[in-house]
Amino acid sequence: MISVAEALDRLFALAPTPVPEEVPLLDAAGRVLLRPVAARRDQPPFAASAMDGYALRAADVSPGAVLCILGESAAGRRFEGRVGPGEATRILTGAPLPQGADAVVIQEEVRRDGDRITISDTAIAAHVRPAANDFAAGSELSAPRRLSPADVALLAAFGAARVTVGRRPTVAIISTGDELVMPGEEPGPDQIFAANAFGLHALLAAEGARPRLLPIAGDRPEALALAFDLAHGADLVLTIGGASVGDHDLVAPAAQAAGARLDFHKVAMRPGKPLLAGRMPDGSMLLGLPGNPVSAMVCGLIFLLPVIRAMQGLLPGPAPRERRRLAVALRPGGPREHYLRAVLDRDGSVRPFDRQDSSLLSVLGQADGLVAQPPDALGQDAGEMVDFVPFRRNT
Ligand SMILES: Nc1nc2c(c(=O)[nH]1)N[C@H]1C(S)=C(S)[C@@H](COP(=O)(O)OP(=O)(O)OC[C@H]3O[C@@H](n4cnc5c(N)ncnc54)[C@H](O)[C@@H]3O)O[C@H]1N2
Ligand code: MOO
Repeated sequence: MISVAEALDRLFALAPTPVPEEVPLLDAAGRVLLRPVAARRDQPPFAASAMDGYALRAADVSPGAVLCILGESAAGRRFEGRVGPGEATRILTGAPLPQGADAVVIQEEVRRDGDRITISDTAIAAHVRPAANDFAAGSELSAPRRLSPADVALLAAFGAARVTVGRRPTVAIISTGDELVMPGEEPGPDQIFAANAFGLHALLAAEGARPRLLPIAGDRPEALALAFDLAHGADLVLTIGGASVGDHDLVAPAAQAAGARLDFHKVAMRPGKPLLAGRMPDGSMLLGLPGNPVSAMVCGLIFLLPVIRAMQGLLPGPAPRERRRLAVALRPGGPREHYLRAVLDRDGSVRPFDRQDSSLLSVLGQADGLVAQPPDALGQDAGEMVDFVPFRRNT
């Protein structure tokens, strides 16, 4: 069995390369910028006032000094003249500093009578933002990066109307198993609801992919063959269940019968051992997740999301980890890397749940993340450090 790290490397090798797509800036938030964008001009393009007040020469600012107002510099409409000794202009926030002026006194620090101002005892000459104070022409927003709202604001300030981002990968999700019905349908006595597809759909959508649920495939080769046909055209074909060694676990043989080349089957991890991956004959990637609900979601976090990020153009890398203190002792691990569902205590230490069965969605729902225990780990005492993979983290 291959390790988690090797499985991830193989998945990155299988993942289709990002496809560039140009989008209007309004559609860019949350997308992965593929090419750096450069600012078209300095910001601000001129020395600007940071306050409402009076533009003048700093040398003229002294208690009781009287200055003559020449006119007004407003944002978007500068004062065209020159400010000389003993002179000032009205100036508003964001307006260009007139020629000759090198400072601003805020209006609260002057007394105005007609076209004269008298400087107060406490006035300070300052409040000027130099040209290019924020960024200079040619400054770049680097790529690749997932664009935050702040990035979008910066790109707008650069003057970029359209940007090149990674296309959102399409994912066809196939749930397998005679026991499954969709939520909203009436289950038979031996049936359950197909929960995993919904959890994975949510994970995928939140990561920028475009997931689509295909009809549930029953445990018959023809049903899976039809599902693989329906998945045609997706960037990634994601199956759930049927990945293990049971008599009805048909995904690997059915995929091969459909022309897929399997790259690996089984990973030394718990939960998630039956994971399989390969390539479909149309070039799309195949990822087969185990059916146990927590196994499917853990594989979603540890494998699927890093792959989806790479498909959009982010640098390949594992799910981000933190080092955290254990709130309780941890038993020795087994030969497989173990991902234990855990909550964060108030003090930031992690507390794995007692119940770690991979069917327990109710436990997963309470968890803040996964303690990652390496293969053959020794037991650890409370207070010792462990790796922790947090949920709901923006990367
Ligand atoms: N003899 C062995 N048995 C099992 C092994 C093994 O190594 N030897 N591995 C176990 C492990 S680990 C896992 S994980 C499961 C996964 O097996 P499959 O991927 O074949 O999954 P299924 O058998 O189809 O289903 C397992 C379980 O999950 C439920 N399920 C399946 N799909 C969904 C869904 N979309 N939503 C909700 N629940 C789902 C299914 O009803 C089963 O209860 O195999 C172990 N067995
Ligand atoms: O690996 Mo299974 O995924 O332990 O439940």
